[in-house]
Amino acid sequence: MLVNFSKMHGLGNDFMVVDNVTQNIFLSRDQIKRLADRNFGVGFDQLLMVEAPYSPDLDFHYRIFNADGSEVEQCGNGARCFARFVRMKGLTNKHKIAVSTKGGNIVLYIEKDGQVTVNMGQPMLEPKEIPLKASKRELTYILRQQEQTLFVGAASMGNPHCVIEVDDIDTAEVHTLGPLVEEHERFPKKANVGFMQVIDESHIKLRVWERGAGETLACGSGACAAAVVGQLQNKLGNNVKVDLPGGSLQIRWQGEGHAVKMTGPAEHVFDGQIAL
Ligand SMILES: N[C@@H](CCC[C@H](N)C(=O)O)C(=O)O
Repeated sequence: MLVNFSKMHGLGNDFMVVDNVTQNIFLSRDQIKRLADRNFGVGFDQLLMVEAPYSPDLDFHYRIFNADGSEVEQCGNGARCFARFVRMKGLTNKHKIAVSTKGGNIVLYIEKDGQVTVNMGQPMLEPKEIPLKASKRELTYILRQQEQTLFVGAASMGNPHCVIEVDDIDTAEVHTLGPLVEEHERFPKKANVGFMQVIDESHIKLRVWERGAGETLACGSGACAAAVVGQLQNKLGNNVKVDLPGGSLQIRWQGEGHAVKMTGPAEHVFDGQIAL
């Protein structure tokens, strides 16, 4: 089987993108893991599969797989790359693209300068929705992790996020605490773990240990979740610049009852074909 694909990235969070509208590709979990391998495969944080829409009010459906082969609900940087991809491949010439994912529907807007704005929908904040084991919704949850007590925020952007505020992003325990919190028993579907340093009410620094992928250079849904948690905790306003290791995103949220909007770049790296 030959698979045509594009390699793309959003701020260094990289993707193998497969057009499954004109191809008919099925990849097993093991095949995805092998393709994701940076030494033996194509190398990527996530695989995106572009599919035909499930209903007439949508333009496409897209499926997201982490580097470990698990299928997930949402991917913010992936959504921006998805928008660039479907236009680049001539699958649509629309500037406003409506897409369903496993985590819900989102709308993508191609801006005049080529950046992409994603309407990520409303964040989900109830423990059951995240999902997080807790008796009621809180601004800060207490997580016990071995000897440590962590004070964390949590939100779902379609996918589960835990947000930990730190004093200094450069010394944050991303690689030690990240995997432990990702697998914490209070997150039954695991979690993406964001480490957030608040610079001022319109500016944060963020590093994300992603569920199923490890630390990535950027996480779009993680940036949205951090902005939401920071705003709910009264540390941030409604328009926040998020600096990630791979670059910056702008996140806007008018508060509960409103959708989160994310704006940032999406880049094409190369096209390829691989035999499986
Ligand atoms: N990189 C993504 C998030 C990808 C999915 C995530 N690892 C999960 O398991 O939920 C983004 O830009 O949002």
